[in-house]
Amino acid sequence: MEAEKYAKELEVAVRVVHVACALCGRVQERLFSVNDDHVMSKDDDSPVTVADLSVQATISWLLSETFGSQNVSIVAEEDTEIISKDDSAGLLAAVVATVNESLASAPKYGLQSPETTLETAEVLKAIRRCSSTGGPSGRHWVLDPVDGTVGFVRGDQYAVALAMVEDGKVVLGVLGCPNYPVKTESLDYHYQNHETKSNLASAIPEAWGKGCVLYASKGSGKAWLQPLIAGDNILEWPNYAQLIQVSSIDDPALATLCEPVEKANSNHSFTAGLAQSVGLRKQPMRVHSMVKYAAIARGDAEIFMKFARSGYKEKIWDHAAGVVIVEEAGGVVSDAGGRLLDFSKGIYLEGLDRGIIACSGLTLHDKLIAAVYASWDSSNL
Ligand SMILES: Nc1ncnc2c1ncn2[C@@H]1O[C@H](COP(=O)(O)OS(=O)(=O)O)[C@@H](OP(=O)(O)O)[C@H]1O
Ligand SMILES: [Mg+2]
Repeated sequence: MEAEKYAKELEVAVRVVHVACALCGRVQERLFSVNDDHVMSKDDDSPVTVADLSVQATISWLLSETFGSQNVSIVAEEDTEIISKDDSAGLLAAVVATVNESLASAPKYGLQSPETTLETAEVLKAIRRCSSTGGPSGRHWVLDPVDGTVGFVRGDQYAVALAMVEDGKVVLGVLGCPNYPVKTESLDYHYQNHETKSNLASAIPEAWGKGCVLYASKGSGKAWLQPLIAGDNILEWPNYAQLIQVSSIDDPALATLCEPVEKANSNHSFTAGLAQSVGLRKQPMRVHSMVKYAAIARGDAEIFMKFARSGYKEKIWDHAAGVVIVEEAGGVVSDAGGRLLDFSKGIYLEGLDRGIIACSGLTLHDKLIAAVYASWDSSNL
């Protein structure tokens, strides 16, 4: 079976995403832990840069070590430009330290650590190795080390997204969501009571962290959720994995729309118009990052829409992992013309028709696609 063909790759991908989530959690904690008032300014992008580059280096090193660097092609968001400048020695040192700290913890997640700490040159090499541009043939890992950078610096939702594309099709996807609680009731609590979210910890069993990892293999018809592990716990496969499914709600009046937080990333008034025309009644849930795909896959929302300004080209790493997880959990994802997203054309989702619509089922999806056709000409997108 197709899904079993990738069992080893999927398990390794899930384990490396756990390592990456722990890394991001540590960096984010440092950002928010100093005397409660944030010593680092939220406009200072260095913590997110450290997390981004360190995750990319760590995942690149672990995948290459496990599968052999000659077999590993990685398409990822970051390059080394920002740490190659004369004044960025401090940033580079922080990345090297963070990568070594994370790789030292790899055995806890069932992965190999390096025999000796990595030198700066090896860390840079691991980051630069991720410069593949994908394409229609061969096997390519697709990585967004920190998706939802705005959410990350706000101490809010962000994701680590890793997928594998083979011959232009996404064959597996893993989404690490470090701030997305395992329990749905906790999620509601989280969204409604932002400032008190630290109380969440008490609601979750001790062995479980406050976040989760979702994953799926194409064609398996199954999508899974594991809790992040906390403290000194060790990741023992399958680590409490539970099956997840999309919501069964198909009545627009009961459905929840999930969309980007930032107006700059998606046209909120256009999606509000679509929502109204199909009969949605609830307030949209605005969430940073691919956690939106996770929310659909887990059944916490029924619809995800993103309509970027015209001229913006969506990147494959912002969608690959989320799409396969939603599809295997029972959902539907397409562009606004109803066509499947094309991951075979390099780093962009070439040919994407206007926007992205992901739904828990066909009933809602068909209604939204029809609504796009009905309202597009009068929109000014
Ligand atoms: N102008 C514009 N239009 C549309 N999309 C853009 C745009 N600029 C960036 N991006 C990409 O959107 C990713 C963040 O999307 P989100 O849905 O997480 O946005 S939001 O923070 O909730 O508003 C974001 O991913 P990250 O860079 O990983 O955060 C970008 O890849
Ligand atoms: Mg992204």
